This record gives sequence, structure tokens and C-alpha cells, in this order.
Amino acid sequence: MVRYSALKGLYEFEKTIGCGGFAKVKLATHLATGEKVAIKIMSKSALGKDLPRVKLELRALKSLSHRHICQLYQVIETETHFFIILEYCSGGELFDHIVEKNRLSESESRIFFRQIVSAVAYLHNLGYAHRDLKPENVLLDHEQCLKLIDFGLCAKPDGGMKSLLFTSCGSPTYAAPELVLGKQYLGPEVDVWAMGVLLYALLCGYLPFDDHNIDSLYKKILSGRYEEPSFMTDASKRLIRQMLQTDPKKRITVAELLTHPWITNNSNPISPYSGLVKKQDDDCIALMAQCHRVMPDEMWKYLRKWKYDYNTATYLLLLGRKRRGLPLKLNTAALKVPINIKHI
Ligand SMILES: Cn1cc(Br)cc1C(=O)Nc1[nH]nc2c1CN(C(=O)N[C@H](CN1CCCC1)c1ccccc1)C21CC1
Repeated sequence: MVRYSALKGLYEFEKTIGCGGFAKVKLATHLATGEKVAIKIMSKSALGKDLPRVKLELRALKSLSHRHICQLYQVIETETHFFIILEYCSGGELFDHIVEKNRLSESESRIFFRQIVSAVAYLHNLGYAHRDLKPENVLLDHEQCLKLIDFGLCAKPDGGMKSLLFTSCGSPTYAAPELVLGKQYLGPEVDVWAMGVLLYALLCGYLPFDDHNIDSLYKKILSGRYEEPSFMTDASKRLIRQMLQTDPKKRITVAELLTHPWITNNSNPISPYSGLVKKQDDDCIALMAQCHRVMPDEMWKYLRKWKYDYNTATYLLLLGRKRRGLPLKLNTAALKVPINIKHI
């Protein structure tokens, strides 16, 4: 195994849990807290022209903090690699969860879908669009809580970001008609279409548009016609029709989803801010201040800069432990490792 000296004393690598185009994801332990993390490793040479995508993903991840978005802990850049330290989701892919249960009931689908809507509403409120929503990009944590991952294609359309053409590898099974037509598009509507595909997959256990031949797949997507199995309720059918609407202008928006009767189903409407995770916690600050031999307000003054260095990772992981009711402890040796690497 390649020795990643940049992480020596800070993280201990375990096994590889994912291999993608130009990245690898490994399970690791954050040594100061003993918490598990997922480290996305990208070699700069392999990235080549995709380097801007990494910068885009990092810029997005640094401004996101939500219960249903995989949390960024630390970024380490060396001459040859990027190491992106992210939240570890031990429940695997939502996709596998659906497949093993064949399909989910309407109430279980609603529980998952409400979490996706909350995360996407939060994203859209910040002016971002994910643009690559698919079951493989929705993971589960140890409490069956959903986490969105892979923000490499996300865009800030109103950020003047010229929306990239559909460059994502992998099959466009979740691609909206305007994408398939290669039209310039704004992200939000594309996300709603993909969420419609996701909800259909939750309720049916298979995809609304699928074909091994790419041209007939495109034709099916552009037609907007798909099967409505008999076990689907009328309410589910109506909602999915509003999301799998081929004309993006007529497609339901995420804002309308937040109060949609199928979603609320006489429970409270979803607030897109329901998931904020980054906050000031005196116990975690005090423990870190003690280890660094500084005053707590000094410690918080440093932490609230959110530099995404080892201290950010330590603080966020301590917050997670506290939320799970676990004791707060720190292995000071790992905190003493000289920070001799450039942090971006
Ligand atoms: C699949 N699985 C099973 C268990 Br148990 C845990 C996992 C798992 O992947 N957990 C996990 N926690 N945190 C992460 C992961 C995976 N993961 C990922 O970012 N995984 C993606 C998966 N993408 C889906 C479509 C293409 C690739 C990935 C991206 C690049 C290279 C490899 C993998 C993060 C870091 C955010």
C-alpha cells in the first residue's frame, strides 16, 4: 500500500471502500478521536483536466453543513495528491438497501425522501445544484440516516457558473430530458427530475427509464413515458408525474415539494434548515483548548475560521460523538503532530 506520509500520525488507513474514475475512497481512523472517516484520495496527475471539478467540489463542500449531506472534515493537499477527509457512512448505498428489500413501502419511502428533499432544498437555497443525484450517491449512516455525496458536478448556476455540459461519466439513466438534449440548463430543475427517478426507485425497486441501448434510453426519457405499477397509490403516481415532467418549466420545484401533501402527509412540512450541524459547543471547545493549552475563547476564535485542517476535523468529530452520547476524549499525541503540510 502506498505510504501517504502526509497523513502519518493523523489518520490510520484501513481498507478501500470505493474506486471511481480518478479517485479512491479508503476507510480510515482519525487518531485524535478514534472516529472512523472516509478519505477520498485523488492523484493530481490522474486528475488532469478534471482538476477544476475537485476545486468546485471542495468549494461547495466547505460551504455546506447539513445532517443529510456528507460532512467535510479536512482537506490535505500535497504536491501529488488531494486527500479529502469526509464523514464515514457505515450503512452503504441506499441503492443496495432498496435492492435487498425488493422495494420500500410508501411510508418508508417517504421517510427517506423527506431527507433527500431537505438536503436538496438546503442546497438550492444556497444557490447550488447537485446535478448528479442518483441512488449510488445517496448513502446511509449507522442510524439509517441519508447522506448525499459526490458534489463533483454541483454548480452554482446563479454564481455566474456557466453550467457545464453533461460531463458526468456513468449512464445518464437519471438525466432529465433537457440534459439529454444537451441544452444549457440550470441545475435545480435537473435535480428535481433526478429526485423523481430516485422516488420511483424507492417505491418500485427499479428505474422508470432504463435500457441497455443508450438511444432507446434517450427516447424513453424524452418521451417522459414510464410504467405506473398497480401497487403505486394515486398520491404517489401524482407526485412522480409532477417531478418527471419533461418540460422543466412545468416541473414541480423543490420549494413546492417542501409543503406537498404526499411529503407532509399530515406531519410537519420540511424546513430546509432542519439539518445545520456546525455549531459552537462549549464541551468540545473546552476539551480541545485544554489539549492545546490555550483558553477556550482562543480555541473557538481559531475553530470558527473553519480552516478544514486537523483541528476542524477533530472538533466536528467530537461534535458527532457528543450527539451520539459518547464520552469526549482526545489522544493528545495525534494533536501534537507538527502541521508541516500545506493546507488549502
Ligand atoms: C459502499 N459502502 C458500504 C459501506 Br459498509 C460503506 C460504504 C461507503 O462507501 N461509505 C462511505 N462513507 N463515506 C463515503 C463513502 C463513500 N464515499 C464516496 O465518495 N463514494 C463515491 C461513490 N460514487 C458513487 C458513484 C460513483 C462513485 C466515490 C467517489 C470517488 C471514488 C470512489 C467512490 C464517501 C466519501 C464520501
